[in-house]
Amino acid sequence: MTAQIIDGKAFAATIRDKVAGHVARLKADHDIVPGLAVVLVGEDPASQVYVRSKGKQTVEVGMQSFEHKLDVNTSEANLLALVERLNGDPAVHGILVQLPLPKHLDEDLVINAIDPAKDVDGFHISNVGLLSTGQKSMVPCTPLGCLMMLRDFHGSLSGMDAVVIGRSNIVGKPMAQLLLGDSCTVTIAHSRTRDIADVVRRADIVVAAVGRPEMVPGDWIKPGATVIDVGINRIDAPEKGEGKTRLVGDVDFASASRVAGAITPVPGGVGPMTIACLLANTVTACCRANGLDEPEGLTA
Ligand SMILES: Nc1nc2c(c(=O)[nH]1)N[C@@H](CN(C=O)c1ccc(C(=O)N[C@@H](CCC(=O)O)C(=O)O)cc1)CN2
Repeated sequence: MTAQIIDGKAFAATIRDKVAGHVARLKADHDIVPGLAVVLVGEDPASQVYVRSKGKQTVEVGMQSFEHKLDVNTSEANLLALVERLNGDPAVHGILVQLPLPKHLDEDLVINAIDPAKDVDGFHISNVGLLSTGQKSMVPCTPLGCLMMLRDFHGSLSGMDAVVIGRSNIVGKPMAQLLLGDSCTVTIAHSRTRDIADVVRRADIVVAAVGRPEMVPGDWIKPGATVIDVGINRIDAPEKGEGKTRLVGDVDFASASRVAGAITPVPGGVGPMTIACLLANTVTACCRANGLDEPEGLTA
């Protein structure tokens, strides 16, 4: 069997088109322009790329982008003061603090200082609680993107066996909540899970989010299963030349794609959906803030 490739890059483009349509209607009907503020502390090269891409895509769909770049040594008080200012700014409907933060800053403290209604990352403890109790919340972008791809591919997910590999707060746990919300039978596997290969082999849906390059081999995958690979790992690629690198996922794509029914590639799978869902969350936050109907198909 050769798996069907789920093209996240193409799907993300359709999400951005929908977002752009909603943004245009908000402007035409209500004279409202959604605004997204992105805060970057320090100069981590990958974070700089992601933040630049977020700003560019925000403007491309017609929204306002506010970029705040702080020195790597910025104090917690300084960062919290900025968040407070953005909380009170009516032009800002979404706030995102790019992670990871430098070690001297307390990520939980900073995230929980964001107004939950503007928390377009869905990381604030209030949104975590709302999601886990099945209430309306802001939903973390990467798991939301995975859910959208799964719904698009399968239609209903009801009754399917899903295994999420990884228990992080930003992907594994919210992913499990979303799959549960769509009536999957959900298992979270992690580094201490016994007989993990057998656990994964039971799954109709596998979401791999561990951050370990090519950890999941094809013989862990049930024939015909759908595999969503969240991992983005840069590894050495001597075959491309001295000092060269390449991106791989948490799944061994070559062997898994011979067994799975469908699989997301890395790059070009989940990654592009993360930023598309950030734009979708910003429109959602803007509509909620203004008491307007939420865009359909852009939320969980
Ligand atoms: N506050 C947040 N911080 C971080 C998040 C997040 O959702 N909120 N997620 C990641 C980084 N991230 C967005 O911020 C992100 C990662 C990857 C991609 C992406 O499109 N990847 C491409 C490959 C890019 C490359 O060549 O390096 C792909 O997979 O095709 C987008 C966004 C951590 N921090």
